[in-house]
Amino acid sequence: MARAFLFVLDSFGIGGAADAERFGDSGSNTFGHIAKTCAAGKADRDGLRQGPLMVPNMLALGLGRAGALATGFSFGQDAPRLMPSSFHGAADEVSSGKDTPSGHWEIAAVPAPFEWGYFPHTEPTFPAELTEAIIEEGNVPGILGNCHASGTEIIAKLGEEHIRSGKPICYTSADSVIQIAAHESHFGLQRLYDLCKTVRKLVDPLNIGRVIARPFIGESPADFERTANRRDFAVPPPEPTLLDRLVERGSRVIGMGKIGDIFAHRGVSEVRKAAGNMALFDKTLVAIDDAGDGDLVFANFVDFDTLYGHRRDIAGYAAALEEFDRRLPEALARLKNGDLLLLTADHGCDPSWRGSDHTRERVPIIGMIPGRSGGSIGLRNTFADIGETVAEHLGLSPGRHGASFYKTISAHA
Ligand SMILES: O=P(O)(O)O[C@H]1O[C@H](CO)[C@@H](O)[C@H]1O
Ligand SMILES: [Mn+2]
Ligand SMILES: [Mn+2]
Repeated sequence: MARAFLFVLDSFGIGGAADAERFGDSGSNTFGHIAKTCAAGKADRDGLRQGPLMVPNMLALGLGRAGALATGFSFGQDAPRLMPSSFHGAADEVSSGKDTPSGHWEIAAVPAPFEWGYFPHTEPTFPAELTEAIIEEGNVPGILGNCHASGTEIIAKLGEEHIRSGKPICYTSADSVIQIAAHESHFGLQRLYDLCKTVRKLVDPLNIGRVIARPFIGESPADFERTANRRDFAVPPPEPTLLDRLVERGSRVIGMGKIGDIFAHRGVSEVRKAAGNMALFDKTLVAIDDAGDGDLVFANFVDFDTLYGHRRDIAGYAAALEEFDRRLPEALARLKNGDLLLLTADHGCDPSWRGSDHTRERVPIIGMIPGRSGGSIGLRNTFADIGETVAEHLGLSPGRHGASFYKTISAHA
């Protein structure tokens, strides 16, 4: 038995989902479109980044080949040689939604095939009874928003009115979600969390996946800023996940960033958070050193999605990938022989796409087990194969969903 490290680059899809058409996302490709835009010199930003996408370490783990498997896309630069022991492939999602909990639960070997509740593209979007209940049980003078929106845009538009009136800003997206934005000091952070807990109960019967607290600071649209105190109130996964199975047998699961929230704190022994991808990377390195035999460190790097994917910021997304890639050798250097490191994503969020929602895409599966054979794992038809592979690696018996590719990549080199 060794240790496992699972890194989710939130929203880093690689296109090609077999069912993308059902979501209106046919042709979306987060990795492919960022790489193409960079190669064309159209993702240059002074002081941030220039030129072709530079992600040599992920390419050496097989990211380019994963992209080719998913869509036939060719990265178009001289790919560095694959690292010994590296493995690569891509996976389709079987869960019905293209949201964060569905993606992560499926990665943890529990797909969510059922239909979530969604709010309609009407204004108001929330049913009148729900709005009335939020006002009454949440003890607020009314709500603002009540529509589909981008979180940063709606705060710019309604933030001042929110401060004046004390009415929280409630909005939704293509995800099964109700988000509540409120000012950290004028409204109060704890009061926002309490309101979200109340709303969590109110939307349970509507089968809504998450209620998300979106605190912000600042006094005017020019300086409103969302803080790292975001909190997700998710419903628990429908079956025991890989995380539950590990904790049950006595292993430790260290959840980095949003992982605890995404699993409704089930199967997570310890939560470690930080503001920003790089600060989280620092803490993830410490967690790698802390992990013992049979333990899992599960990290979610959310900035790709929140700061760049939803904001449709191609240069920003590219710079975030480059910054992440530069740190990757630090994680690789901490692996002991026989440890498993795997990088993947939970859905796409193509920054070149219309709107501001996620995109249905295949996800990359790249990584390494030092000292073992590695190789191609091909195209998998569910993210659950990832969870089952980690399960086999950590000595658990097979679960109900997905198939392990552990034997393919773990022959002694
Ligand atoms: O526009 P913001 O508030 O970032 O919202 C995004 O974040 C939510 C949760 O990931 C998604 O539902 C998406 O709409
Ligand atoms: Mn996500
Ligand atoms: Mn998102």
